[in-house]
Parts: sequence; C-alpha cells; structure tokens
Amino acid sequence: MPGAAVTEEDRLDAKAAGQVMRRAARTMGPYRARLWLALGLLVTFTLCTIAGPYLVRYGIDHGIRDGDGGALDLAVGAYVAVAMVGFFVNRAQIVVISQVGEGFLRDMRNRVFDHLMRLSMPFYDREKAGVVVSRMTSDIDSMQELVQQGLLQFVSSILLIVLTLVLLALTSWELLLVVAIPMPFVILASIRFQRDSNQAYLTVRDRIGLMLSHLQEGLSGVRVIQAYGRETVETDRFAHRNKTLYRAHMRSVWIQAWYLPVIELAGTGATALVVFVGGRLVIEDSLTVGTVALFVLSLSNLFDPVQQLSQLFNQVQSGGAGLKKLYELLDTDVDVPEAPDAVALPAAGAIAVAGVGFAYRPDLDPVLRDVDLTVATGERLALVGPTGAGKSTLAKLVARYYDPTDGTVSFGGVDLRRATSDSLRQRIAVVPQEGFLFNGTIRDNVRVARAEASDEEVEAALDALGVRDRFEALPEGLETEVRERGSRLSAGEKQLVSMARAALADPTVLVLDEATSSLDPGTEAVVEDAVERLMEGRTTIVIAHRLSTAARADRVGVVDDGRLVELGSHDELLALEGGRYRALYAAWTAGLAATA
Ligand SMILES: Nc1ncnc2c1ncn2[C@@H]1O[C@H](COP(=O)(O)OP(=O)(O)OP(=O)(O)O)[C@@H](O)[C@H]1O
Repeated sequence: MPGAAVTEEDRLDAKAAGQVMRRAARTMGPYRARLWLALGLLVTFTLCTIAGPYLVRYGIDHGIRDGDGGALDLAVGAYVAVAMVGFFVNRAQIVVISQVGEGFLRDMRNRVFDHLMRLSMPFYDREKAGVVVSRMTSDIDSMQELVQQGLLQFVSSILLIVLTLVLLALTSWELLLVVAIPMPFVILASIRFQRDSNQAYLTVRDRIGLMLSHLQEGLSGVRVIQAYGRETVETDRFAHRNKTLYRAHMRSVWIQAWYLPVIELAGTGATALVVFVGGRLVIEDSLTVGTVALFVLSLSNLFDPVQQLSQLFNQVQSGGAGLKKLYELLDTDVDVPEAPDAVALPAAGAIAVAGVGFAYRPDLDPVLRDVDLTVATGERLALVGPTGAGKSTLAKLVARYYDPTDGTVSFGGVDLRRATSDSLRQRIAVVPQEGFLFNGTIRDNVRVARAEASDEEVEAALDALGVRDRFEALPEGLETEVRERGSRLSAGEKQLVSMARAALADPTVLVLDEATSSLDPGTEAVVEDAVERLMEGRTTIVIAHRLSTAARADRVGVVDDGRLVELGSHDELLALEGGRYRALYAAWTAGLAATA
C-alpha cells in the first residue's frame, strides 16, 4: 500500500500543479548543479537497465547462433560491466536525489518556521494551532517519502517506459504490437488500483485517527472510567473502533490482492504471446531468437514501472498538495506590518488612544468602541471591569499586537502603525498574566528579552526587582533548568522571571496584565514588591484584577462592554454616586471580608 493519499479537495488540477512545480523549481537554484547530476545519473541507470536485454540478444544471435565464442564472451563481459556500472550509478543517484530533496525540505522547514515566527496575532487567532503544526508535520511528511525515494522512482519509471517503448519499436514494431495487447488491461487496472487504494488509504488514516483519539481519551480519563466502573463499556467501544480499523486495513489488502496478481498475469500473458508470435516469426526467418529473448527480458521494463507508477501516483499528488499548503502559508501576509516609511518612536511621550474601535474579525461584533484615553508620561493607569469587557484587548492595541479597526493609538505623537517594529518593542513591553518559559535556565529565560544582554545585565534586572537572591538561593542558582523535573518553578517564580524580562528590556511603557492566580502570602508580597519596582518611573497600563492595585494607581479606567465608561482617580471614582467603580469596589471589599 502506498504510504500516502490525497483527499478530493486537496487534489491539484493541472494548473495548480504547474504553479506549484514552477515555484518549487524557482527555489531549486542552489541545487541546480546537483539536479543535473541526478538527471545524468538517472539516464545512465535507465540505459544500463535497458542495455541488458540488448546484450543478451547480441550474445544469442552473434555468439550462440553463429558459434562465435569471442562474441559470446564480449556479450557476457559487457553484461557484467553494465550491471556493475548500474550498481554504482544507482547508489549515487539515490544519494544525490536525496541530498536535493532533503535539502529542499530543510530549507522549506526553515522558511515556514521563520514565517510563523513573524506572523502577527490575528493569524494565530484565525488558525488553530493544530492546523499550523500539521503544516510542519504531515505536509512536510507527505513530501518526505516523495523526496526520499518516490520522486526518483516516479521519474525513472516514466523514463524507463518511454525509452523501452522507443527502442522496442525500433527493434521490431510487429512484436511491440503483440506486447501492446495486454497493455490496455494493465493501464485500466492500474488506474482503478490508484483510485481505490487512495480511497482505502484515506479510510485507514481516518480510522487510525479515531482509534488514537479514543486511546488518548481513555488514558486521560482512566480515573473517571474506573471510578464509575465503565471499564467494560469503554473496552467494548474500543473493540468496535478497532474492528472498523481492521476492516479498513483488510479492504486495502483486498485491493492489492486483486491488483498485483492481475499485473503478474498480464506479464505472463505478454511473455506467452511474445514467445508464441515471436517464435513463429523466427521459424519464418523474419526475426532472430535473440530479438525474441530481448522482448521477453524487456517486458519487466514495461510492466514493473507501470505498477510502480500506479502506487506512486498518490504519493506524488499528496506531496504536491502538501507543498501547495505550505506555499499558501508562506504567502500569508503579516497582518500588522511595518510601514515602508516607518519611523522610530521618540524616547518618551504620552500614550494616546483616540476614537478607537476594534473587532477581532470583520464578521465579529466589535469588542471595543469609541475609546479615548491619554496616559501621560510616567503615569500609572489601572484598567478594571468585568470579564470579557475588553481590557486585555485595549492593552493589546497599545502594544500593537493588533491595529485598531477605527481610530489610532499613538506614542509621543507617532501613530503606532507608522512606528518601526524595533522601536515599538523597545519602548513598549508587555508582561502577560502567565509568561511562557522556554526550555533552558532561568538566566536564558530572562535573556529572552534581549539576546545580547550580558550576565551582569541579567543579574541587574533581577536586582532591580529585588529578587536576585531568591533565585540565587536555588541549588543551581540562575543556572536552574526551568523545565527540569523537580526543579520546576512555582507560579510566583514564573511571574518573577516574566517581569525580569521586562526589566531587562527596560521599556518606557509597561503593559501589565496582573496575574490572577493566587499565591501564598509570602510570595504574593514578593511579587507585589517586584511589580511596584518594575513600574517605578515608567508609564504603566495595568489590567488590575485586584482592586488594591487599582487603588494604588494614579488613575483608574473602567471598561465595560467595550467602552471606557469611567475614568478618574480612585478617590474620584469612589465618590461617584451610582458609579461602576464604586459598585465594583464595594463588591470586591465585601468579597475580601467574606473570605477573610
Ligand atoms: N483572539 C480573539 N478572537 C476573538 N475574540 C476575542 C479574542 N480575544 C478576546 N476576544 C473576545 O473579546 C472580548 C473582550 O475580551 P478581553 O480579553 O479583551 O476582555 P477582558 O476584559 O480582558 O477580560 P478578562 O478580564 O477575562 O481577561 C471578549 O468577548 C472575548 O471573548
């Protein structure tokens, strides 16, 4: 069974296939010399394969029939020599083709990853992570089989069929007509096999997927299954899935069991026909025995490649479909691009949000409407409001993760759309609720903010937050691997690392999404102190989940249902009769009192 299949919607038409191939050919520049070499080797190998039967003919007609021992020796010697050349050329062509193919895939993986790293947030909102991952796995895999062996076999099969046909026609077109009799059956059977095996393989793939997801669910839910005594029920359901998978596999076996013997039979039939007709032509003296032997031996050079092609066809199609999807991904534009005439943001300035409206997608309702807000240099603004009100969205616009649908966000008078990406990232840093930790040490993780920072600078950043001692006290200090078993960092420590990154980046503006996870009182105090230190001297927009944070801010903005409904100092807003903040604050203090 060919290890590839292509679904109906992925099947490329001739135009799309042509486009994909031309594009792939354009990126083959660095491999051009090797490709020519591969082609040369391929042709040489095919000629070696074809030469065998001709040498046999020479041996029979000139050596055996004419009783010329010298001619026979020559034929046998040449046969062995050609076989040896074929042996080495075959090895060389496999290596060279793989070098080209694997090199192409390596470049492709790099290009796709590079592009993925540059694509902005809207792309990741649209695309499911699973789909993106499958670009790098199954789409690349579908080409992997192709570049390793498939492509070589595909091209060499076609070449072998064409060259054999031409040479046989030149040798004896009458006998070629005889060979051609079973060919329509072989071709029809091959087309049908290709179609059926593709379908069968798709079914197998689907059922493997279903079985695996059942397995995964069973394993993750094993406690619940056991708690409710559902072992037998689950086992029966699994057995049912497994049976459908077995049937799918058997179906593909039946297809092969039908096709392969048909081709064998056609080959045997063709041999019989050649001997039958060719033999008579020999008796009539219009053909030599050697020519009949040549035809018999050449039959495998026709039938084998046809059979291979029918199996490779799916592989080539699925490789083409994979390549097309990868190109589509590479063609995805960055949604938040750097303007061609971008300017660096000034060193300092106020953040101005003017008439901003925003929808995540054109088909979705806006989540922000008519927001006007100015945050002065060095000011600390807290955003509060119910869940889903739009606070994080507003913060993301200030960091230009997205561009507003209406209105503008500017820093120091420069619209963020016109700012260079570098200056934007230098001036404005975001500390998310849960900073992601990469594989590596604490030091590496802080350095994410600025790859070229020295050890001293990393330490200074931790010092600035007053947390260096805490990390240095770990058995391996700053060299502690954050993901290693047993030395995983606590939630509070992760937050500290995330803040240390921002301290190292040393931005003018800090956008901070306060963590909601509750920490033990000791760590909480350390984190709060670090936050205070980080905000010191910076313009800060903090999404406050604890109203104590809001109370400490210079001003508080209340976001509700996408609008900025109140804006003022904590005291001013508390004094507002019937105000939203006043109500939120009352509820919050009551909640605190209840849990105290
Ligand atoms: N990537 C996204 N794509 C589509 N809709 C989104 C996306 N992110 C958020 N939303 C929607 O936008 C609205 C505002 O979300 P946002 O995260 O800004 O609220 P929030 O006030 O920060 O809430 P929370 O306090 O729970 O974080 C919500 O209705 C949310 O479902």
